[in-house]
Amino acid sequence: MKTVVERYHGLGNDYLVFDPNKNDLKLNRENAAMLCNRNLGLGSDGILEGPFIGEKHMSLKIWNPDGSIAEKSGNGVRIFAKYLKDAGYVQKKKYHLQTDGGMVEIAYLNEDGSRLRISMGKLSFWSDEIPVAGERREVINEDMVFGNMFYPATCVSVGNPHCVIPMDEISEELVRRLGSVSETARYFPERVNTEIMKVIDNSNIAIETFERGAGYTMANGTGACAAAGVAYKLGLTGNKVIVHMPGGDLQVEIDDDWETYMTGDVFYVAKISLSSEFTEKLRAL
Ligand SMILES: N[C@@H](CCC[C@H](N)C(=O)O)C(=O)O
Repeated sequence: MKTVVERYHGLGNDYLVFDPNKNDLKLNRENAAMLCNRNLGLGSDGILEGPFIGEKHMSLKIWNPDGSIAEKSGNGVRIFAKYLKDAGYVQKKKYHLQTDGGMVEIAYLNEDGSRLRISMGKLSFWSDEIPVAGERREVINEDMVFGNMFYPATCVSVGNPHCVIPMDEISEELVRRLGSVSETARYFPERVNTEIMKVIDNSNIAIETFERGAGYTMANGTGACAAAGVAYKLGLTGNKVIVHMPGGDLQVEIDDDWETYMTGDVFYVAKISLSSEFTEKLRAL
């Protein structure tokens, strides 16, 4: 059986959708990493595997390009919801989807499902929930050492772990340098996604992101929610912001219970049929 995947992106954060109901290949750490490899495979910021059909809800599994599993992805769930509509799995305009990092609620805002509002779940700043090493506390504005420099870090779980650092100026180069050290720093037993954040005004922030298991990406949905939550928690913005990223913008809103809503677009790129040679190579891993 040939393997077929579909490529989408959300603001330049690109994912392959691998539907286990249509493919007999079993994904594992090694073949997921090879599929995502930009030289040896198709290249991707991750794989969205699903839908797995449960009694009440459908679910998905999210693979990072290094072959690790991510609990949640903001661009990933928007893309996956567009796939579910494109492939005829859903007719409803609103429904819940299970991720390893908790339930999200999908709402399509247009006919073709390319603009979506997602209830991403509640943000948590508690160290044991993120996780961050040490005694139980909210990890707010702590001095953390990455390399040989101190940074004021606020950490938050959006279902997956984030470390957000406000800065006067941000750049791709800066986040690449910092993120490659912070990802595996001793504070973070499960590694971490890093966002450097510039506050523009009360309702606009900009971020650059270095993803756990993926490296530099053009946009990060959970990272946008994390940064918006941190900006609000620190009193730097209101509870509704536009998050500007190199790949485009997301609107993020946080309610009184820290429930977080993300609105943005996704784009369908291609249906790709893998050669039988490549499928066999993946099967052998
Ligand atoms: N691209 C993502 C985040 C994907 C998961 C992340 N790499 C992790 O390991 O937590 C997004 O849009 O949220």
